[in-house]
Amino acid sequence: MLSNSSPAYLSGFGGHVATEAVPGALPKGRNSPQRPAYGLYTEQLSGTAFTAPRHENRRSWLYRMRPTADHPPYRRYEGARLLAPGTVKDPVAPNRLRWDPPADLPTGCDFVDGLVTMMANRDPADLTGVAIHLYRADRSMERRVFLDADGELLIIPQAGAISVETELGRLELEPGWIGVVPRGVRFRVMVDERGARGYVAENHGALFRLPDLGPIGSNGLANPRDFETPVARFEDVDGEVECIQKYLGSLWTTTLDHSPLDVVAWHGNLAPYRYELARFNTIGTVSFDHPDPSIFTVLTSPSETPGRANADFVIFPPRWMVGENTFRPPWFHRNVMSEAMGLISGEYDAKADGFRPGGLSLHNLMSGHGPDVDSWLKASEAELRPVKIEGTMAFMVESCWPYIPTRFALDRAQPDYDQAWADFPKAKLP
Ligand SMILES: O=C(O)Cc1cc(O)ccc1O
Ligand SMILES: [Fe+2]
Repeated sequence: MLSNSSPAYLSGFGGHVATEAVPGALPKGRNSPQRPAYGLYTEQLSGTAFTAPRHENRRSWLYRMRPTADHPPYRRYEGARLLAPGTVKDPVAPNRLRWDPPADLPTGCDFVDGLVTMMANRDPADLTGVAIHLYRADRSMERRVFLDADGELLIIPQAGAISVETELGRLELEPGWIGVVPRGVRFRVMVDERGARGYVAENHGALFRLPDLGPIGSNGLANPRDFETPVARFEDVDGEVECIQKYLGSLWTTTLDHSPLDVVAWHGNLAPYRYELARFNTIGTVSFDHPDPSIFTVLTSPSETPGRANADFVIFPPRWMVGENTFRPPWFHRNVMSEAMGLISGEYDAKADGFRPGGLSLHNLMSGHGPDVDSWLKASEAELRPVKIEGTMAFMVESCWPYIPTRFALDRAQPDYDQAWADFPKAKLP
């Protein structure tokens, strides 16, 4: 039985939070008292190096029923065969790739065994890069938890509601929401009888943060108060609980004699959080031209090169298009950054056909892409009244590191994606 059942959240991004599920569990005035209340164990969980600059420093203090350190050795985990199998070793062709929602995602599995890695860049041990996974969860994780030592997990539901029960509290998510679970935090995913599907961006690099706003000013895009952090919530459960860990690109398992979701109180600024994408304050042109999609950045993970993201999480939400004498959809482009895209719902304005909810596309380093022929024709001939793009939500995880697909992904790529750009009429010179 869970100790309290009404979900509750605290508002704000990356703020310092103090929360206790049992009155008196949180020590006052110090982090590590000699004898914590009720015999709880004190644990610091860091998301940045101890010495990170203060404005970037993220850590929390956890007060739990048993220390995390109390666990038997990890052994190789043989399930989740499609999670982190490694990317293809052959040279990667500079081809654009697109996928329908795979019809053969694992069935009858929970969230962990239903994770399928589609592409990744960099070695997680380098503490940089990002991987894109799909999930299909047909059942809840019973007596199992998962943790990812390789990065924080940005969960993007596409179908079905999920409840992400973490050491630090519970995130309720459904399509249109995102949730982030910090590196190393144990959690399980509960689903209802309809199951759930979606995307996961695994960020091996610097923690996601809100982008700078520059001349936009002090408000706009994703506003900090719309991010929600769960309050402390714990369970007091004895008995076997399997703990599966992703660590340096492989999967490991151990069996605990208790539930590790036993954090009774915590404080700090490293915690899971959720955000409803409809809250995004979308900004765009009110004159002419199509702005760079960085205007739609929800969260960014910087690399060590200023302005060049390890991972930008960007959305394409419903919005008004009003640009005058403007080709309104995305232009043709070749990008030094690499673009993985997914579609939560509706249609994407650069692709009239073939990019379906639950699908994925990849436009890597320098690959020429942009509107397909039909979208180009439509937008070139459209009467330029104000038009609202409605009922859609696409996203992009843009990275400075080119993505390498997995074997599973390469074997399922649409065979004819290049046809999207095959039949453009030649320009006629005078
Ligand atoms: O390729 C894409 O569809 C993503 C994208 C959208 C946009 O509005 C501008 C550039 C860009 O890469
Ligand atoms: Fe693009």
